[in-house]
Amino acid sequence: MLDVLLVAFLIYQGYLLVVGTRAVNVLRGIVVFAGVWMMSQLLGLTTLNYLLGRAGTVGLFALVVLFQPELRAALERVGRPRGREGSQGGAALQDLARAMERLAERKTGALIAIERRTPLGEYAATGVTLDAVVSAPFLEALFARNAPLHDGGVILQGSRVVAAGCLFPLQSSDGTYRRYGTRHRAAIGLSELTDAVVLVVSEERGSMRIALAGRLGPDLNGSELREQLRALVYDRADLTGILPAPVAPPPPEAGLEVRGEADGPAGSPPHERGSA
Ligand SMILES: Nc1ncnc2c1ncn2[C@@H]1O[C@H](COP(=O)(O)OP(=O)(O)OP(=O)(O)O)[C@@H](O)[C@H]1O
Repeated sequence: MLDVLLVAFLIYQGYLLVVGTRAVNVLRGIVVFAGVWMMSQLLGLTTLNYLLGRAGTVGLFALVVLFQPELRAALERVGRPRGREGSQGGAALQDLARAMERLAERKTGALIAIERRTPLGEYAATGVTLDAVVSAPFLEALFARNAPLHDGGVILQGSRVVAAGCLFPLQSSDGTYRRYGTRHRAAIGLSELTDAVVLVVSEERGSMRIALAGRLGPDLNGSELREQLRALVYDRADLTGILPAPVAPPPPEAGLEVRGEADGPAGSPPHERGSA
């Protein structure tokens, strides 16, 4: 009984580690691969079985190399003391929300990604490495107009700012979010490829929004932002119930109309209208 319970617990913990990360797709691939391998064994397809067996052995090593950052982060998480993280995280949340509110009041654009399970090291490497405690004045200073690092995104790991001026992957222009500017598309793009919670302050509208799992949420006020941050980042809740489903892509003519209307001077970048 103890053996079965321990194995079930380990499998569940393993599932929690990978759910919402890019490893989930790889896991699905492995399940399909294992299924085909077992079928080939059952049906006596010896050559296919031999080839898949060999590929599986090599694949195991390839997986360790491919997911080295995720494995390291998972082991670090297992060994991290819990109580300290909780109290520091709460203070960081308050400072982060306060900074977002002030940036939104002043209509200063901002883009902040909060790391969850998927390591954001490869995106942090595109900017300037920092190691600073999250504080409202520091975040405001980072995004202040003319500040050296105001362009690009900031990355937070727990209660620390680890990089600024980072380049995030842009959401592919597949229609749904085509009418948004690049700051919002970078937020959606990063949240599509990782499980990060990405916060955006719009320079044009002074609005605060959260992007998660490839979806952009509605405008938030300060208390809504705090509530969602607490649930998503510190309680590690899943987002599905919080963000609305993406809106249907606007027809091409409407999209052009919206851009022309919203953008003011010709040639300026497209901006969003209303909420997703
Ligand atoms: N790939 C990217 N990664 C990180 N930051 C980016 C990226 N692309 C653009 N940005 C940031 O977004 C800024 C441009 O925002 P833009 O006006 O195009 O977007 P927007 O979504 O309309 O936002 P806003 O409502 O604030 O104007 C850039 O100056 C830069 O700081």
